[in-house]
Formats: sequence, C-alpha cells, structure tokens
Amino acid sequence: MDPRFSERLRAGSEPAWSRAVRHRFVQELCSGRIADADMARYLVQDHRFIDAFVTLVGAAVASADSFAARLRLGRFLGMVCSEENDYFLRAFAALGIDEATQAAAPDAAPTAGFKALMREAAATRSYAAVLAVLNVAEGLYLDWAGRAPRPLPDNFVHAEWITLHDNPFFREFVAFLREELDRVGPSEEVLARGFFERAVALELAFFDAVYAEGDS
Ligand SMILES: Cc1ncc(C[n+]2csc(CCO)c2C)c(N)n1
Repeated sequence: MDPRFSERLRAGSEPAWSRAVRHRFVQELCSGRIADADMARYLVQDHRFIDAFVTLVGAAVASADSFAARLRLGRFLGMVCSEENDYFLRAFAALGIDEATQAAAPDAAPTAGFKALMREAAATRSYAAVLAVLNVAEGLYLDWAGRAPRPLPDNFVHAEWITLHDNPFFREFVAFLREELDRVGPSEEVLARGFFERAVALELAFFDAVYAEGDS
C-alpha cells in the first residue's frame, strides 16, 4: 500500500531529515550539555524565525478550505503568540541576553532563507504549499523532541524547549497538519514537494549555523 502523502514527502527528504533530527544541537540540548553561548545563538535566531512563522500560520488561517481547520490553526496561532513567546523572554533573561544584544546579531543565512521561504509559501495563497512548510517546521521538531531521553535536563531553558515540542496539544496539532497535507497535497504534488524539501534543507542548515565559525 502507498504510504500516506506526508510520509512520502518526509521519506523523499532523506537523508537531510534524519541528519536534522539527530543533529549535534539536538543531542547537546537533550543532554543539557549545550554551551550557553550556543543556546543563546540559537534562540536569538529562532525568535526571528517565530516572527515570520506567525505570518505563515496567518496565511494558513486565510487559505484553509474549512471553518474547522481555521479554528484549529487559529488556536495554535494564539499559543505561539503567548506561551511560546513567553518562553523566549524568560530564556533570554536567564541567559543574560538583553534587547541590544539581540538586535545587534544579524540574521544568519538559514534564518534569512527561512523568512524568505515562509513569505514565498504565504504568497502562493496555496493551502498545500503553506501546509508543506508547516509540516516540516512542526513535524521535524516533534520527531526530535519525542525521542528526547528522560529525565529531561534540569535547566528550564533546555527542558521547556523540549516539552514545547513534545506535549499532547502539539502532538495532536502535528497529526492534524499531516492529515490536512495528506488530503490537499496530492493535487499539488510538485508545489508541495518543492516547499517541503527546501524547508528540510533549511532546518538542517539552521542547526548547523549554531556551530558555524564566524557566523552570529
Ligand atoms: C528553525 C525552527 N524550525 C521549527 C521550529 C518549530 N516551531 C516553530 S514555531 C512552533 C510552534 C509551537 O512551538 C514550532 C514547533 C522552530 N522553533 N525553529
């Protein structure tokens, strides 16, 4: 039997998907051994990612083909704009990163690439294209967070970044995103596959950039 559409896209994105899920950043985060400077560099870039991501979820709300999907995406959007942003503020305070330090860091190349990809997907006005990028941004994070060994690290900066991406609400949301992509993706296969593969490559590059010399 053919695997579901979302799984065919995921399998087609290998080996990049698995390299991202097993990345050094993920290993060091989940063991609590990541250097503060590396975690700080990641979070400053990721906070910029979330800004563009909110635009993308807004595009999903606008392009969804049912009221039920719009409600679900809208509830998720509320969570990202409240609890998740609150984590960043507490983590920045704990790591001693003030607003000036955040503002001084330029976008790393993968951050700029992601912003452009999310804007491009939103501009297609295609629910399938938006879902392809969302499935990567959410599904890949659930995949690594769901494998994190227990107990979680003591430091809340590490532990909460894992539980934000591995909790019942998030699992259900990722399952919903996959069902939606399975339903609307096949009729726009080339478009969906293109966005999916570019997003996986950027996730891997985003993790690599944490350790890139001379990059901020
Ligand atoms: C580069 C990058 N890719 C994906 C995510 C995952 N992510 C972004 S917003 C969001 C919603 C709820 O947590 C999730 C899972 C990330 N943080 N950074």
